[in-house]
Amino acid sequence: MTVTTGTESQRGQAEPLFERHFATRFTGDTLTAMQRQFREEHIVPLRGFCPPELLRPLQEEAFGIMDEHGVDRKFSFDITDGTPRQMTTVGQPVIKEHGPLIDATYFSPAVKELLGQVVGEEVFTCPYAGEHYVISRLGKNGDTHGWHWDDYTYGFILVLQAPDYRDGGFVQAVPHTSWDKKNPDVHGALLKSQVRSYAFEAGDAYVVKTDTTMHRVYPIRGETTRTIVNMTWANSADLTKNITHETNDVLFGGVGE
Ligand SMILES: O=C(O)CCC(=O)C(=O)O
Ligand SMILES: [Fe+2]
Repeated sequence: MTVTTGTESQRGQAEPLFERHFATRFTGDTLTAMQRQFREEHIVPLRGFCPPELLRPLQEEAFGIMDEHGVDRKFSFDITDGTPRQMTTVGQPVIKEHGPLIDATYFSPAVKELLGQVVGEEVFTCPYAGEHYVISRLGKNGDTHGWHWDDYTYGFILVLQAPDYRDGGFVQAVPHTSWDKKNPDVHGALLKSQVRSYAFEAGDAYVVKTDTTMHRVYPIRGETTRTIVNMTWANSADLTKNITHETNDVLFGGVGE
């Protein structure tokens, strides 16, 4: 099947493609193994997440938005113990306006169902719209999304472009660590727990328990580019908490003006 261009038809075509793809790819022993890995490591790759027919259209949409609207960022955040963020980003309001396929992915019942199965509890779209989805690109030598935690329980990251691991850009995660926003301790977390590394290809995704898993993207080197869409998911406990989102607001612009 080819995916025709045009906002509404693309949006409508995504859901049956997700349903059919997940029904063949993420069932039985594969799903059981993913559930076990998530329980043990608090992060799990969803290899080949993207239905093949949707990969190109999603890449074109995200790269187009990034080329037009991306903002270069370079910070080190005190709230995450001074770790570096050097990347180009696009926030939620721009994607809401220009990214129907990304929006359709976030609001897909099939994706919600799959994520709930993988993590073992129902997941909910984020109550704060600014964290529904953001696009990040590492495109310059040394670009990195340094060690941090996130505000809500789950992150779902769709990888649309990834370097060979030899050029960096792979993900590292340290489970069973916590973020004290008043006294963040990245080195303490590294000493306390175990770092695991995960390399991805375009079309893969991963789920990570972002509130208690410190994670980062290893710096890229040379001429290469890595582009992802990060989508935030809440669990039922998050919905009752008063969660703040300082780093999202600075890195991605929050919900805009
Ligand atoms: O780029 C990635 O794989 C992770 C992104 C991330 O951790 C974030 O945006 O909070
Ligand atoms: Fe994160």
